[in-house]
Amino acid sequence: MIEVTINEKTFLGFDFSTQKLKAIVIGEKYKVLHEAEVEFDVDLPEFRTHGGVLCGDHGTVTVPPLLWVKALDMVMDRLIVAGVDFSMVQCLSGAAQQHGSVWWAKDAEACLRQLSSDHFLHTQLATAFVSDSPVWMDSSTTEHCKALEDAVGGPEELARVTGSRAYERFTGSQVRKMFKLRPRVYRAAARVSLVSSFACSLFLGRIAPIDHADGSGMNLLDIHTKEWYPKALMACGDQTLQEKLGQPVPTASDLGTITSYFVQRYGFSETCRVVAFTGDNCSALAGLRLKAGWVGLSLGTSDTLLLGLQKPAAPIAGHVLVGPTSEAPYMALLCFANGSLTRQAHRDRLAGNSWDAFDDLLNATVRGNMGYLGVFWDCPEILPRAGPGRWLLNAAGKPVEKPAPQFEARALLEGQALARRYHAQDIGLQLDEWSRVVATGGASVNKQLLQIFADVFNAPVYVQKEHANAALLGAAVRAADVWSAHASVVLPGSEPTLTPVATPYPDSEKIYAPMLVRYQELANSIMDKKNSTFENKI
Ligand SMILES: Nc1ncnc2c1ncn2[C@@H]1O[C@H](COP(=O)(O)OP(=O)(O)O)[C@@H](O)[C@H]1O
Ligand SMILES: O=C(CO)[C@@H](O)[C@H](O)COP(=O)(O)O
Repeated sequence: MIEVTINEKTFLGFDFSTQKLKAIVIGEKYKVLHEAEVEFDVDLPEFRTHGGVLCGDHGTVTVPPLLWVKALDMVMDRLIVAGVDFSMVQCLSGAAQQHGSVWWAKDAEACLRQLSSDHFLHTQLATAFVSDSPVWMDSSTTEHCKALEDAVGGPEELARVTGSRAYERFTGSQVRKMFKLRPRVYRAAARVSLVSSFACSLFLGRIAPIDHADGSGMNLLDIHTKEWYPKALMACGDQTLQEKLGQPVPTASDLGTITSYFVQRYGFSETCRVVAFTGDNCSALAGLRLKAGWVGLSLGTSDTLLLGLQKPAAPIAGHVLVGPTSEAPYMALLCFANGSLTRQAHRDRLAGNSWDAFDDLLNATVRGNMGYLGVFWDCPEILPRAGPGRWLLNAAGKPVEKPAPQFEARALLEGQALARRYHAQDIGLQLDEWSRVVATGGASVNKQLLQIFADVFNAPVYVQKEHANAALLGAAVRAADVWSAHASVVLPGSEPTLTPVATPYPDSEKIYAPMLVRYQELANSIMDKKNSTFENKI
């Protein structure tokens, strides 16, 4: 039962994620009051996306930005149907998939300022973009990554300044690709936003600034000074790039009031504030409110591990971002491209369209999978940078040609969890008796998957009671937190309540510590063959 107190102040959050646009309304006690969502493939078939994206040649992955605009028109109508009284919304904020860039046409800002409330946004913004948006699944920019690293003095220097060596999906190399291969589009773009700041712009009625946390996923921001890094800007574009990007702002910035379009069309109060939008993983960190030593595990389209940090670092694998809140001045992020979509594809192949049938397969073999160990990279993997390809070894370390489905099913999930733990330890995660994994995202409802993570990490797994999607909840929570700080109002918002969902079995470390070593050997041997033809073992 939802308790709605009449005249309760409310806060609205959005998540423009890979596969869906989700919206949530919370009250003064931070309890969820209303929700709505739009699934891109299903609700907007005219854009012909698969998993929310369009795959092109040579690793190019894009989204037409008008899809996100149309999804916003739709989700607003669904919020009305859900019974939301927009006049009570004090403040809103949002999250979005990271790294993607939105290329605004010259007259887009004027168009945003003059939106007519009689019409949908998507009909008015049809000519606001000069290109489709390259998004985080794009792996087409390897040569641009190399050029960027060379220009600043090598990968270590780029990681020291920006928190990451160059990655294909990061915005810097994507901008460089546009600058070199489509110079007319680069020149035609008056402004370049991240997906988060683009989405925020729709509510502000002007182009919103990029926030420091999501801005750290570009390879263009100095995470120490929180200013653009001039050498990286010049390596990826020309002297106009700084102006196209605009001045970055702290993630907890109140950017002003909502544009009159939403006041007139949906009945928002003229005083409703808009807080800077940020990356979904940054928002998840804010929503989970992780304590020291806890690991956030976001199981969305990608799998990501999140850790709060007090100081910046210069990782050789993985990323350090400016943190989204004052409690987490910096954050570490490890992203694995083969997450939910890979799990889903193999579920369909091995068990039909049913997670229950997939569970039956998992139960048909034992923890440790009789020594079967697998790596399933259906799309190019980010950590490690390799693939696509699939490998399955038996207990003797020999490739298996035709494995029984239960061994494949467990090998897929155990292999994913082993990879997450191996790379987390590689950047300094220390697991001890106090460690906890806090899971969120679409796949965090899957108890079997969480049990495998608990066993492989030898740490209990929790989920947040309030909501299974911390990025979405984090968007509304950040709106409430920033609004209450500015208004000097104390909201009775409580600490998030965590529910234990999986506890490791006592013999877990005995089973999985040796498998961790075997995972490392398998990943290394695949990497050693990186430049030769990829062998598909199954
Ligand atoms: N019961 C389940 N078990 C495993 N995965 C699931 C389950 N339910 C949903 N998912 C996965 O969740 C994914 C979507 O997660 P979500 O967090 O909404 O993604 P995103 O935020 O990236 O759009 C889907 O790709 C689906 O495979
Ligand atoms: O590239 C990254 C993080 O670096 C991805 O995590 C994207 O931010 C997409 O998020 P999901 O849709 O998978 O939540």
